[in-house]
Amino acid sequence: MFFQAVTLFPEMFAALTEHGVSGRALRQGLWRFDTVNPRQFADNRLGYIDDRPFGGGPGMIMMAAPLQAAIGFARSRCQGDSRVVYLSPQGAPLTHRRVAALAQQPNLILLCGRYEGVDERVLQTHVDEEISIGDFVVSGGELPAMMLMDAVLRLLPDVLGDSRSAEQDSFADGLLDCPHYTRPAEFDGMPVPEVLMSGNHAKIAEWRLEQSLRRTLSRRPELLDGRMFSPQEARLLERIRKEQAN
Ligand SMILES: NC(=O)c1ccc(NCc2ccccc2)nc1
Repeated sequence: MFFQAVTLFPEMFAALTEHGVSGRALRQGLWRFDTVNPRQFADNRLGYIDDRPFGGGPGMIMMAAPLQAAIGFARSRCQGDSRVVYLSPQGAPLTHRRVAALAQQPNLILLCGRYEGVDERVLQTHVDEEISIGDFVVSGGELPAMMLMDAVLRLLPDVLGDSRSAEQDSFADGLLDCPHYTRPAEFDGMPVPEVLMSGNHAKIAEWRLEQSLRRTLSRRPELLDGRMFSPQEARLLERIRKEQAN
C-alpha cells in the first residue's frame, strides 16, 4: 500500500509514520508514505494556494490549479491504479466495509482540504471519492486522513502481527466489542466476571459474543438492521430480548 497525502502540513503525518503500530509497519516496509505540498505548485512567487470565494462569504477556498498539479504529481509516482480520496464533511460516511475496500487498493492519494474547502472543479475532475469520518468539522483534512490511514493499515496483512488480529476489532463482525479485563483479578472491590477465569474457551467465546450483542442492541441497535445472524447469535439474541421484555 502506497499512501500519499496532498497537504499543506506534511509534518502532521509524523503522528502515524513515527509512532505505534503504523510507524513500525512503515519501517518494516509493509507500507509506503509520501506527501505532496500544493504550495510547491503555486504558479506565483508568493505561493498563493487559496483565494476568496466567488459569491462572497467567510474564509478562503483552496484554488484548483495547485491542487490539480499536486494530484497529478502524486498519481505520476504510483505504479498501477491510484484512487484519490477527498476527506470532507460532505463525504460518504466511512464504515468498516469501506475501510476494507480501500485496503485492497495499491495506491491511495488523500486530498486534505484546509480553510473552507476546495474549488469544486477539482472534486469533479480529479477526486474519485469523497469520504467523511463523522458529522463534524475539524480545521483540516489531515486528522481525518490519518484516521482513515490507520484504519486501513490495521487491516493489511502482518501490520498488527499475530498478537492482535483485525477481525477481532469492533465492527469487523458488525458488532460492538465486548468488555475487556486484565490484572488484578479484583480492582477497587470489583471482580472480573467468573467465566473469564474459567479457562473454558467455548464458554468464554460465548460470553464475549453475548456481551457484544447486548452492547450493540443497547447502544447501536441500527447496526443489527439487515445483519445476518449465526444460529448461536440468534439464540443469544433471543435470550437477551426475552430478558429485556420481562
Ligand atoms: N468529517 C470529516 O471527515 C472532515 C473532513 C475534513 C474536515 N476539515 C477540512 C475541510 C473542511 C471543510 C470542507 C472540506 C474540508 N473536517 C471534517
